[in-house]
Amino acid sequence: MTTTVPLIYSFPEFLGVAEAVADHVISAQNMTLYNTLDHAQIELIKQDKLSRPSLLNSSSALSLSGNGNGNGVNGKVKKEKKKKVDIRFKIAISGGSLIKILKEGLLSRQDEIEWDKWDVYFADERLVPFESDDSNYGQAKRELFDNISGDIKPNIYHIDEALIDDPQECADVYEKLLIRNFAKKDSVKLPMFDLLLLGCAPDGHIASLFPKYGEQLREKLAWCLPVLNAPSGPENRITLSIPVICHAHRVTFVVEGLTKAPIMRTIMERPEKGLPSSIVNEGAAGRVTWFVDDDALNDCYDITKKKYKFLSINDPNS
Ligand SMILES: O=C(O)[C@H](O)[C@@H](O)[C@H](O)[C@H](O)COP(=O)(O)O
Repeated sequence: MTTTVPLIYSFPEFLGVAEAVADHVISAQNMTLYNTLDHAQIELIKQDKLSRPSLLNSSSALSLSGNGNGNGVNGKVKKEKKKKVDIRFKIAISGGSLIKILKEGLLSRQDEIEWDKWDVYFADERLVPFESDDSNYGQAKRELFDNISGDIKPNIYHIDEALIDDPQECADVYEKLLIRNFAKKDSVKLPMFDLLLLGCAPDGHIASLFPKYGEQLREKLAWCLPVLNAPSGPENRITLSIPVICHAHRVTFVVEGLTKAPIMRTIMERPEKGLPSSIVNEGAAGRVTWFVDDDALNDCYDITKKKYKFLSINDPNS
């Protein structure tokens, strides 16, 4: 494995991470829907006074860089045809502390979020009833989605709760849902999320891909995998596969806390160990961003950290 250096934004504390992640999410939303971050232009596009600049390919096949500035790839911008295209913001989230970060960061900026254009998927799910504290969907619903103000809600695509006792069937059904939504009439090899948000556990698992489950990490075809006997947390799970994760326009890791310091050092300084996130750093090179607090970077010496530059609003800290 060669050494690919991902973009790492560091923050002194949790709140800084939450504000920056929210800005990153809103920027990804605006780039996906409007192909610009310019608020004045976005307003004009919404009022039909300006065409949305679109890339030459369809929205599901765009290959934007993580921090595009709205001018399209290689300047190839053309005017969109008169007919309105229903562009959706396709985001996948995982569980854990990420949900709290999103709650903290997004709920205070709802006037900039077009929930009705969001399709929300789950990067992984623990196979427990939705009412359990361990359910990723359940937690996201209670903490985030139930707290959206107003009646406009995102489309949320969660697992079929009736299948939690059958991980294979549950994964197959979720994969079919992805195929239906992403492939439609076309045959696509992989779904392409506009943004995939992942955490990383102290044991190195991302989504529900665990470091010692080599066969799953080498999976090439399946979009969604069942996970049995997971070494931490609920035993049975489903997860998106590495090829699906690496195919997203933007893959963003959000990690905080001192307990993550040792694993962060291995990820950043020992990529040859082949941890799941190192595979993603390599496989999605150029599209991977890390938002990490200083505690989690405590043991890393050989990395370049950047200060996050707010794209959608003015920096709240300046
Ligand atoms: O269901 C899961 O286990 C999660 O989706 C998982 O991949 C999570 O992102 C990490 O465990 C980090 O969780 P924390 O941020 O809470 O440590």
